[in-house]
Amino acid sequence: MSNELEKTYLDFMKYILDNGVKKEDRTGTGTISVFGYQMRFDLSKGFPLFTTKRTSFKLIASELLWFIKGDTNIRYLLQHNNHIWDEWAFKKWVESDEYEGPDMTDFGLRCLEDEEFNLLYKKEMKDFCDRVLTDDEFAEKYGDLGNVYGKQWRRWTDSEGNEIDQLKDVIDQIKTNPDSRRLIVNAWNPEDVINAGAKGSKAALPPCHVMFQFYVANNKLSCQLYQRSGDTFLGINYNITSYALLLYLMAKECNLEVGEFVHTIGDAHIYLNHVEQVQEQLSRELRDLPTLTINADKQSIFDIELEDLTIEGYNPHPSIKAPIAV
Ligand SMILES: Nc1nc(=O)c2c([nH]1)NC[C@@H]1CN(c3ccc(C(=O)N[C@@H](CCC(=O)O)C(=O)O)cc3)CN21
Ligand SMILES: O=c1ccn([C@H]2C[C@H](O)[C@@H](COP(=O)(O)O)O2)c(=O)[nH]1
Repeated sequence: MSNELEKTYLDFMKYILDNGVKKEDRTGTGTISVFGYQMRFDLSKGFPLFTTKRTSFKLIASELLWFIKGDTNIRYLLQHNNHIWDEWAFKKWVESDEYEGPDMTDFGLRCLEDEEFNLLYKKEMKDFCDRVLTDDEFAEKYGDLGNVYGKQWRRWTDSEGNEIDQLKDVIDQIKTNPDSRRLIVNAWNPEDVINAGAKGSKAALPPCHVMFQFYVANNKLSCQLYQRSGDTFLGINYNITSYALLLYLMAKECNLEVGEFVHTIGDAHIYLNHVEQVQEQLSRELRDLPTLTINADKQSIFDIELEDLTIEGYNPHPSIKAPIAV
């Protein structure tokens, strides 16, 4: 079996290395970047959990189920041993008036440059995660990332204070009005993204996967995502697997076959401290993609748990470590 889907992603990384411009960014890391790129993944050709570096399906699946539940508190992720959102909750904690520990200003960059600080940071972070897991009041205040994906997908608040369940509404529309050209879920709420990430803001980070649209033809369900900003080495591979999983779950719920995932990206970048890792990944040979099985007894996307998802035949190259830009 060929692995065209992963080749599409590797070609994209190579394209950025060959054509990107050097560009500064909010995190102070520096990037090589291109603007506007589109990839198409025909999901009938396999499930895109990539093989040129080991990637944890459990991390991706638990994050997606967290969005689908409408949850915005990292406690659920921590309960599933998922630490990919820790830094953004931790930031809110160490910048708060209640925090009295060592100064954690710019922890993301400092822990890369200063080993002593890194040890201090790791300890503070571990204490933080333990507290989110065990202390309800603390978790409610500091484990919550605010109005991020889960909120906007399931509980968007309108101008009169009513909640809109965009995900449920789009499912109803796909089932009853599949030719609609309005099958959209929008995570970009201008009111919430103003100042996002700053002290007292309504969201820890403005959404990167901003809006997605479904399309039904020939009994197949397709999905296109507009992603405004993409961390090519650490983020975009997760995003591809995550939206492919979403599409599988949506198709099952709506009794349709899976079609294409179309991924459109605005600022697509490789962080300067990921370049060597990207080159290493590009030098590796593609292997066959694994298969995804969903518990046949569960029809509704809202009933799916991690245990209902099985990946088989995943035989990747080893993982490649890289620092996350905060
Ligand atoms: N700079 C940046 N890139 C991102 O991709 C990103 C953000 N920030 N902020 C919000 C979320 C969090 N995401 C993340 C965060 C961490 C990893 C990461 O470090 N992945 C490692 C393994 C992590 C582990 O095993 O715990 C990897 O090798 O894939 C990936 C995506 C995606 N998003
Ligand atoms: O799902 C995600 C979430 C985040 N990212 C990346 C894209 C950027 O590198 C950062 C966000 O920084 P901004 O300055 O807000 O663009 O996170 C991703 O690739 N995928």
